[in-house]
Amino acid sequence: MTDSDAQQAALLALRDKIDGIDAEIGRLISERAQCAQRVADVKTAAGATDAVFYRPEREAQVLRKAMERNSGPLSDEEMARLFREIMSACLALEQPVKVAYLGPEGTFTQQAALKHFGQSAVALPFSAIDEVFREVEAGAVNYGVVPVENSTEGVVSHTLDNFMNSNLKICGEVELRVHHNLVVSDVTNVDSITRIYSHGQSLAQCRKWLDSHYPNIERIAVSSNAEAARRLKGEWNAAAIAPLKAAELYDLRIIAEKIEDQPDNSTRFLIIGAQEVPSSGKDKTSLLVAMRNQPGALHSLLEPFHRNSIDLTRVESRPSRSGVWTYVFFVDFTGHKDDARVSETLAEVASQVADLKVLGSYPKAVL
Ligand SMILES: O=C(O)C(=O)C[C@]1(C(=O)O)C=C[C@@H](O)C=C1
Repeated sequence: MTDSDAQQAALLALRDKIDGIDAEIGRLISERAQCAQRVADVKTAAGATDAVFYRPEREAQVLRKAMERNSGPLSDEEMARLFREIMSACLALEQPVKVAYLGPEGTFTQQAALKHFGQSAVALPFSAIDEVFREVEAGAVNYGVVPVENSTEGVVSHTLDNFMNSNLKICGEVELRVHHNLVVSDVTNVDSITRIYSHGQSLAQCRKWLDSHYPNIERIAVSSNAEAARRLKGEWNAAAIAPLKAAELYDLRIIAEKIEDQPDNSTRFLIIGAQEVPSSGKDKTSLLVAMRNQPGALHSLLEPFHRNSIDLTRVESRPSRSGVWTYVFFVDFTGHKDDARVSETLAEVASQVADLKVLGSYPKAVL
């Protein structure tokens, strides 16, 4: 036998083994999908019309277990990502989940929506954060995905402000590493760029890079970075800062990669819906609190959390928009509102402040 014959035989044997494993995986996936169908039957038993198919707490547990069980060679994230897709397909068998996101196509928010719900979700773009809220409120879609904070640029105030007039709940969160690219179209003359389009947040996240590479070029803020990419078509003297997906979608050429000033630049998104989510075991809670305008008010809001060892992950103040709300605070902390310690703390805080609304308890981002 020559070397190449030996190599051929080894390959054949391994591929044979892979075929056998694939057949087994396929059979198991089908068996799992049948279980999901039976779950749907149970949820709709006795003609229930208000069945909730998507269960964020259960999904988080399934993904966490996939990571805990994993012993390599695939990374925990990679393993969870595979299970994410299997579960997404199973949920689509029960009921295809419809998700509104801040569009247009190609935005980071679309990436966040697919990262959270998987590729089998029906994701629909809307051009403003208010519209995403309205679609979910109207019941035209099951859930919405909106950006809420960026590690470099801070809070997306428009999202927070929408919660002041909405009864929607936060059902989940997604974190996404955000990489920016400088892109041009096929007709751009790279030496004659006179303006760069992007979303204001993206321009801000690349401020230092732009200052050193394109110091005297006009920066034009547009409604999203996918919109910036879309505008390039036919413009010979413009470039855009855009995500990879938008560059692919609009057939653009990347002339500089990963131009964000902070290498760990990431954005957090919220899943909004009408549903209250039971505890997954590792949860976060978000509150909207209206304060009384009196000395020590902020201290009396925060002190009970400290005393009960509840970990505050974010405190954000926003101007109120009515006479009743003098100023409001958005508070995030670790724990679920039904945990005994949390619910006692919330009762105590509620008695001190003008108003307290639980925006939602939801699983901590897994992926
Ligand atoms: O456990 C359920 O309630 C299911 O519907 C099954 C399943 C799954 O495939 O594991 C599917 C969708 C839900 O969002 C959560 C889990």
